[in-house]
Amino acid sequence: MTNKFTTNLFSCRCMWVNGPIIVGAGPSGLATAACLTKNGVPYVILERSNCIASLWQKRTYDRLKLHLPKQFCQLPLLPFPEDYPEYPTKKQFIKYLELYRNHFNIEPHFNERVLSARFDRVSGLWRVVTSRDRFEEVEYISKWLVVAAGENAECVIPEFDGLDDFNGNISHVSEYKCGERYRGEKVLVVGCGNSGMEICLDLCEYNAFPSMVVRDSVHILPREIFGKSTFETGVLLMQCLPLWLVDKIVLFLTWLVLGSTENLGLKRPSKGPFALKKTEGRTPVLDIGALSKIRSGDIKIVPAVKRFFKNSVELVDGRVVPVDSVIFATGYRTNVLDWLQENDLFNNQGYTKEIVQIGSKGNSGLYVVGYTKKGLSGCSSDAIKVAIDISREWREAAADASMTFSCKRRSCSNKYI
Ligand SMILES: Cc1cc2nc3c(=O)[nH]c(=O)nc-3n(C[C@H](O)[C@H](O)[C@H](O)COP(=O)(O)OP(=O)(O)OC[C@H]3O[C@@H](n4cnc5c(N)ncnc54)[C@H](O)[C@@H]3O)c2cc1C
Ligand SMILES: NC(=O)C1=CN([C@@H]2O[C@H](COP(=O)(O)OP(=O)(O)OC[C@H]3O[C@@H](n4cnc5c(N)ncnc54)[C@H](OP(=O)(O)O)[C@@H]3O)[C@@H](O)[C@H]2O)C=CC1
Ligand SMILES: O=C(O)C(=O)Cc1c[nH]c2ccccc12
Repeated sequence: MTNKFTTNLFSCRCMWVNGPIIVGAGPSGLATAACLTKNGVPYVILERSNCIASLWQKRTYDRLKLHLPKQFCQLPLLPFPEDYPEYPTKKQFIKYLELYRNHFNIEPHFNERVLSARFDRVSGLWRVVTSRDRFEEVEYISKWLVVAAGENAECVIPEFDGLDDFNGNISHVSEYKCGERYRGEKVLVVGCGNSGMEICLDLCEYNAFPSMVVRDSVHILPREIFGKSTFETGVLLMQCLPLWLVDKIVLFLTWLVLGSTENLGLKRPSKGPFALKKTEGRTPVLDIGALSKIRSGDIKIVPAVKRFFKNSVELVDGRVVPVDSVIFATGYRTNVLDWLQENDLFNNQGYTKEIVQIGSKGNSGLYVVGYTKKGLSGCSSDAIKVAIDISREWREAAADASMTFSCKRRSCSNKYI
């Protein structure tokens, strides 16, 4: 898909890309590539891993399923296969992404981690440096840069007093596959988002003893209310009602289905679940069984951690509880601020300034896809908009270039006639 020339200058290879450079071959990068292909625009995708959708293939647990109905998770231009269930498994989702990649003939440059990207004002071009297979540096040059490296690019493990002295196993949830190795262990799971909740449930199924840290508050909703997806119900209500009312209705329906959860140590935030998602990007937990294990006492809820000891942890309520292993389900962060120099799109946490913004177009041909905290549907809608905009600019640039070329030829021939 590339129109490129490769030179060997000062041992750094340099490549001109006749179209945008896309960073990341996850759902956002793949969707952008597909939409560009539909418009006849070439591109290069740079991916640090050796496969597409590395988050899904390498950094998620075995039992994971999409937690929104499939129509909210498919990428543009190619729907899920018809026989897929309402909530595809991780395996099915990955298979779909492979189909998608083959269908649109997407060939990412694997094992190329972007180290830096800077806009060169003199030439008006983006200069993107990667390390290829960790040995060789390559510089890509283009008029357009699409950042699609993901909101979940790096794991977050907060600092805690005494953690270095803790003798048991410490890991991040992105390394968790299943509870087999934790059989019979007392496991402290720090964090109560969708990941923390679901691995606690998994740990119970492997006869481990999980305690989950809820440091503040959490919205837990049933995945479905009376047979209909809670997310879908919220989205439908939002089309005709204000957000605060949607939240009230969803919380009332949740109470009918789940009953009160406050008495279990799961205090609800003062903002409603959809308002919180919209304003702060915090995703409510969609329950698929952890709540009943919390009720039965198989999953214990504990307050924030004060400090770790060799084989135990002290909680803020003063209790010291024995712990064999700790799993941090404390979320992820973007990595754009580590490599993207000078930009007017990301704030200092690495998110776009307005998280409601879709298909953000910055200055200097800079675009971002998948940073609006709207899950896969956000990735798709961003990709469509970004591809339309780039395609228009690319055609204009192509027309300019052919004009310049024909003018030069004319002036040339004038000279020699
Ligand atoms: C466990 C889990 C479950 C989820 N489930 C759902 C769900 O059911 N529904 C939903 O809507 N959303 C879900 N999400 C949200 C998730 O963000 C999206 O599913 C989706 O993966 C986002 O796609 P992306 O392409 O933007 O980012 P990613 O999938 O993270 O892809 C980004 C790619 O960029 C690459 N990359 C990063 N940095 C660099 C670099 N410097 N150089 C080169 N390449 C780089 C990464 O290796 C990666 O392959 C889930 C997230 C997690 C963590
Ligand atoms: N398809 C599916 O079923 C799944 C989807 N996902 C999605 O993946 C994304 C990431 O989810 P997840 O991995 O759960 O991460 P989240 O960022 O959603 O949750 C992180 C959790 O860690 C807590 N936390 C952070 N720092 C600390 C600390 N110092 N002490 C105690 N607790 C702390 C947070 O608490 P606080 O809220 O107080 O900050 C929060 O409960 C989300 O968008 C989620 O919806 C994840 C798993 C499954
Ligand atoms: O799972 C994610 O990361 C999502 O962002 C999906 C999502 C977007 N909006 C929501 C509102 C309620 C529950 C999940 C989501």
